[in-house]
Amino acid sequence: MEKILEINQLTKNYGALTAVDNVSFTIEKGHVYGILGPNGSGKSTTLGMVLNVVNPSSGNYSWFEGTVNNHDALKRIGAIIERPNFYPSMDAVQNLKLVCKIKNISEDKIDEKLELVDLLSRKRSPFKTYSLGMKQRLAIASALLNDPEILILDEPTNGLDPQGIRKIRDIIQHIAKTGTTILLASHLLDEVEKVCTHVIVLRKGHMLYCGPVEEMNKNFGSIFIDAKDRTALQTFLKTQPYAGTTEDQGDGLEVKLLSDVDTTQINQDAYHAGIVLSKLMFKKQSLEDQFIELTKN
Ligand SMILES: Nc1ncnc2c1ncn2[C@@H]1O[C@H](COP(=O)(O)OP(=O)(O)OP(=O)(O)O)[C@@H](O)[C@H]1O
Repeated sequence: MEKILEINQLTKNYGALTAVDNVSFTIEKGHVYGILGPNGSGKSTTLGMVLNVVNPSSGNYSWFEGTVNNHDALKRIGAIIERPNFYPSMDAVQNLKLVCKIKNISEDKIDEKLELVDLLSRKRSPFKTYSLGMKQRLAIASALLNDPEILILDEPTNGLDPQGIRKIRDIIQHIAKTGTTILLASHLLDEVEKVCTHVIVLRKGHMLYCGPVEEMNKNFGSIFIDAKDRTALQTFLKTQPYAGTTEDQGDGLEVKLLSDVDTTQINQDAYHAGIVLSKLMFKKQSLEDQFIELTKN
């Protein structure tokens, strides 16, 4: 798999504070990566370092397998790490033409990118008349003008209402489908879970996890189970090798699983033990549960 970015033991100290501590990870082509962590965990600092706006204290990174220097690499990257900032009285097209001029790229893609972010019908409206969501979408269009190989976004849905969030999410997913690699920083678990294939979890500058979202915690999930005779069910569960801790939820028992299970088999085994189940449901652990478990220690 082609490597877009490789980070090795990257560290940033601000005086006595270590904002990013010995972080290493690799971004491979075609995936959507989320850097997930609470406020102040080092997400923006990490992005700042790889985008050449923050000097690392130690460690290094290389873009595109080291085939280009960091300066040339930036031409193949689209990044939005600040609040969208355009000329207020100029419209979308005028603003994007200016971006093309500054970046020395063709103006041919302006309409295509405005359509992608659903701003084509408002392309002649002055920037100052845009909602926050529209401003953010214009920033995405601007970052895509040179068809970058990777799009980097820092908290892309900050301050947006649910509809605005959904729209940005749909656009990110659409861009990812075209093969563009995406790296986004977010403190929103939900956002990362819905959009990203891979996650890098940071806390206080330390990397706690890096890998596919669904493998974040080697956890087998749980089952929600109930029977008319709950005492008999509890006795039965104690004999089952897959059953871990059991919690009474009032309307049933939540059983943490210690291995993969086949719910049909559980149903059959219970039946053979004389227990008729009234509820049986497999529950995958949410990213939030996994995140809390991971950051507990
Ligand atoms: N220029 C700076 N000078 C001093 N400390 C800084 C500077 N920039 C960031 N920090 C500190 O580094 C730590 C990491 O900040 P950073 O902005 O990277 O975190 P973050 O995860 O992006 O948080 P947020 O979601 O709030 O932006 C914080 O404690 C922050 O106060």
